[in-house]
Parts: sequence; C-alpha cells; structure tokens
Amino acid sequence: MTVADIPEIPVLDFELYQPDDLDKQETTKQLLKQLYDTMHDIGFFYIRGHGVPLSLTQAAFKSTSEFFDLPLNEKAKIAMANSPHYRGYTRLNGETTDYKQDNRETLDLGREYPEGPLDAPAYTHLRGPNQWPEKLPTFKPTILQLLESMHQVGVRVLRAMAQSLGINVAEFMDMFGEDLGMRMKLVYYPGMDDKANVPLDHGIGVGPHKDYGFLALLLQDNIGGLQVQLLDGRWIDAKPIEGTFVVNIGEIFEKLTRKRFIATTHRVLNSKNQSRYSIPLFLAPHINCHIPELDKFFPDSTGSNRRLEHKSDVSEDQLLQGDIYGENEFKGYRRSHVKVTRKWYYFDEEQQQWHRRATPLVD
Ligand SMILES: O=C(O)CCC(=O)C(=O)O
Ligand SMILES: [Fe+2]
Repeated sequence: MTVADIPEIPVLDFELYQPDDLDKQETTKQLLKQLYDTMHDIGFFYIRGHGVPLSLTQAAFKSTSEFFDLPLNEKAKIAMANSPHYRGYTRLNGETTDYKQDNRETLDLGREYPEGPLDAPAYTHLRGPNQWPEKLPTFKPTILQLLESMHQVGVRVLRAMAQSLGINVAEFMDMFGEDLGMRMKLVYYPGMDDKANVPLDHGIGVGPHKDYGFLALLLQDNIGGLQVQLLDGRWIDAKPIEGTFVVNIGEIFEKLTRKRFIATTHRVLNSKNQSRYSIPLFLAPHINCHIPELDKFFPDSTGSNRRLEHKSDVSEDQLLQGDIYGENEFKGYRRSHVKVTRKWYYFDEEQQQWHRRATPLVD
C-alpha cells in the first residue's frame, strides 16, 4: 500500500455554489458534482467560502476554552443531569459511545425553547431551555451567534446536497423549515500527559460512531485527532484546515439516499500533550418528521449507484429503528447519557413507551 492509495478528504469552496445566479451555473454545477462524488466515495469533506468570519469562530473557541477552564464545581452547576432536555455539562468520561466511556468533556446546547408539557411524547422534551455559565457574561451571546451562523451554512449545504441528488429541493427543505432540529456541542479533549486524565477503557476522545443526526458541521481547532473510516475500513486523519468546517451526514440521511450518500464512521484520538477543542453542530428535520415519508425521495430501493457494502467499526444494531425522527434522536441520547435518562424518564412496560417523570428520580 503506498501513500498515493490513500484518498484525501476534499475541500469544497461554497462560494462557487450560487444556484440563483444565472452567470454562475457552470461553477455551481461543478461544485454539485464534486459534492455528490465526495458524499458517495468518502462521506466527509471540508467547506470553505462559507461566509462565517474567522473573528466569530475565534471568539467561540475563546469562550469554549474559558468555559472548560472553569473549576469543576462551576461547570457542575450546569450539569446535564439538571436538564430533562439533555442540555448542559458532561464531565470527563461521563458519556458513552459504542458502549465505552468517552475521554472528553462536553457542553450540549441548542436553540432556546420553553419547557413543554410533562405529558407530551418523551422525545419532544429534547427541546427546552439551555443552561449557561453565569461566570462568563459574553459566553451566551457568542455561542448563540455561532449557532445561528453555522445553521445558515448547514441549510445551504443541505440545499446543495438535495440538488446534487436530483431530488425536489423545495420538498426536501420543507422537512427542515424554520423549526428544524439543531444541536450544538462544545467539546474539550484533554491532553493525555495530565495524570488526572488517565484514559478509561479504549482511552480515545470519542469512540467510532456514525452521527445519528442528519447533517454535522464541525469547527475544529488546529490540534488534530479526528479520524475518518474509509469504505474499505482504513482510518485516515481529517487534519485541521483553518477557515473551514468539516461536513458529514448522519444515519437518517444515509437511509433517505438509500446509501448513495454515506454516513461515515469517525472517531477522535486525544493528543498526547495538548488540549483540543471542537464545536460540532447537528442539523435535523423537525422533531415530528415521519421517517417513512422520507422514502418518497428515493422510492425505488433497487436504484443504481448505491453503496451496498462498506466496512465500519460500528455494528448494525446501533442503527435507527423508530418511525418518528425525534424518537431516534431520543434513543441516541438515552444511550449516551444513561444516568440523565434514569433521572428524568421511565419506560412504561404496558404501553411500551417512554415517559417523562413528574418528579426527577434522586439517587
Ligand atoms: O470533535 C470532533 O472532531 C468530532 C466530534 C464528533 O464526531 C461528535 O461529537 O459526534
Ligand atoms: Fe460524530
């Protein structure tokens, strides 16, 4: 095997994507072809020319590192355990991927929503208020500004993806609308030279997984550690490139395209001696979207150009099963945050349904 055999993750320039400009149709078409080929062959790419200023992404990284630098008792004040909406801080090794503990700290957030009624379907409680660190006054406005800016980029990428697949763009975008599902994580991967961070289990930042969201847009700093699994099973680095976002899709989009596009398996290795920060944003259809309705885009399950076989370190039992989009996402959170789930939810054996507890379980 020579180095030449290892494909590069391409960088796509989204300034070329100007679908409404008649003068730019040629470059728009080239970009769409590049996008299709990348999603079909690798399932990962970088995007530049996205319009989010470097000053904003730098401010967001500054806020992120300031947050994780706070003493543990400050961070614990906004622990995810306080939130039935799975929003808040998760300490080192507090999250599970591939049934193993992750070696990272995270802060989960999303758009601000009011509390929903207790008896609403359990998955709808994924929406709700965020928790913010009171010690950092510029944190909330900076992070919310980044969330909305990345949202705009994500919607543009989704539109381009639909166009490159040749499906009805307006119908496809209707699944998202203004009320689309949107989750952000601020992530801190500690360097491994600190004795306090002796790795548990597999000792990697986040284990091999496919995203259960629809589209992931990732801002990473300049340390590196993200790796992508090629369709033949080999792992390659998604090395940092300043001014870009890394893009990949989740399982449901893979299912919708009947594997024309791949939800590629990825993982993160902790650096030996440096802290790494990353900020992924996950975009999804609105929470009540029916998965079977997605079938209308590619009703023919025998279509050509599909990736029927590819190797992955993620076993099939983890793939989605529920009919409603939000149910799948809820399942993902239940799996990743077992203690939060036990505190705020219970499974009703008779109804075979999850419910929100009227009062949280205290252990
Ligand atoms: O931190 C990264 O580079 C990737 C994180 C990731 O894959 C995830 O949180 O789903
Ligand atoms: Fe991921």
